[in-house]
Amino acid sequence: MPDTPSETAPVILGDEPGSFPHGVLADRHPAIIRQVREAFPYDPARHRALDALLANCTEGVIEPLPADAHDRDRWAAWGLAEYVGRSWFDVPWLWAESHFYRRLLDAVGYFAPGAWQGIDPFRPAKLAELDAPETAEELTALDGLAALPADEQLRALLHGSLWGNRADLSFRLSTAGAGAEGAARALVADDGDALLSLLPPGGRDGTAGTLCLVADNAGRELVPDLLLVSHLLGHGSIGRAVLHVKPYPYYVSDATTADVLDALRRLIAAGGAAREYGRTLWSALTDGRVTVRAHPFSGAPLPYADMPDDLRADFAAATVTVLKGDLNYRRLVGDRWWPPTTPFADVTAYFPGPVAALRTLKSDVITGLDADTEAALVASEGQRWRTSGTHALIQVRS
Ligand SMILES: O=P(O)(O)OC[C@H]1O[C@](O)(CO)[C@@H](O)[C@@H]1O
Repeated sequence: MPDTPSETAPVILGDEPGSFPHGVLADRHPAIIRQVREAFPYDPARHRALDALLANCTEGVIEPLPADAHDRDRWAAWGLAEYVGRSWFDVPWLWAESHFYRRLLDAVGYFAPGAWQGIDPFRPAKLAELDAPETAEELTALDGLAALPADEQLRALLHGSLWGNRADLSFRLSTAGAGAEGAARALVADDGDALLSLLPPGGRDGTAGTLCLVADNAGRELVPDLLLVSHLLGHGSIGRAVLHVKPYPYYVSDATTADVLDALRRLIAAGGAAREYGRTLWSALTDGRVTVRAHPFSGAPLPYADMPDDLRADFAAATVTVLKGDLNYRRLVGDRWWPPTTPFADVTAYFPGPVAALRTLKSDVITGLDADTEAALVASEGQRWRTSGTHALIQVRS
């Protein structure tokens, strides 16, 4: 990516005690291992593998993958050789986090042939979210939405999808009580109108285009994402949608194809308006207007600037690509210590087509703020606004 500002801002590492990234590696990853131990009655071999991972990721160094690992070549291409022998805290934080989930799935037998192959260690928590009373309330509220004009419905669904990003199960492991700060919620950047202008009812110039939605979390984030896609399809704002999900469980709650199906079933089971949204999606999946794609690069430890050509072509063909959530934002703009006023358009100039980010702020990375907004945030909260999950943004580069 020559001549872009990305080469000037330092990459975020997890090596500074007391910093947010350090806390994720030192505290959150052990907490995730504890959660996974309790998810299923794993046998002693799997518990021993989790013990080994815990020791390795907190005190050890990154190790090579076994010679017969199914994804050895892929991780080689993603830079493993460069990091082998180094502490998890001394390599790019994005890389270390992503690699942690790869090792965690290995420890519970997700990849190896056998009884535990393909069992998502995070599924119990994801299903509990779908079954939560809050989800039922949100789905019931859809019945009232139908009385509003279509543009107000759309705006409500857009904001539902945006704030649904707070429902991140890994985030909750270390921010108990953050809900009390709900009153402080605010958009630090709001290009919502620009985004909706790309998706007018009936399409642009009479042609309904394609939305690429790069999903983030399952459960209470994915449900509003699906509602948004269903609304846009139902009103002719888009003719097609491509839903990008993760090829395997990742970052605790990230959506996989199985999670899409669970969420869709939940919509249909809810009855009322939710069922109609669900049915619209079901038929669009059946006739090919909606496709689900689990590209290997969706689980890569790299920024989107390094995306492969086939994924680039997918995004290039879209009317707009909407990336959901904090992790996708980090990958979109690059996981770097940007000056917050760095223009979003500059750091996404490489992206092949119009692109939007819908994100609640849960890590230090930020771009595209105006100077007054940054100053006001710092004056009232220090730097906590970056990671607290109480602020959000909609940014667009068309
Ligand atoms: O679910 P989201 O919005 O992508 O957020 C996940 C975030 O949580 C973390 O795993 C830890 O904060 C971040 O690395 C990541 O950006």
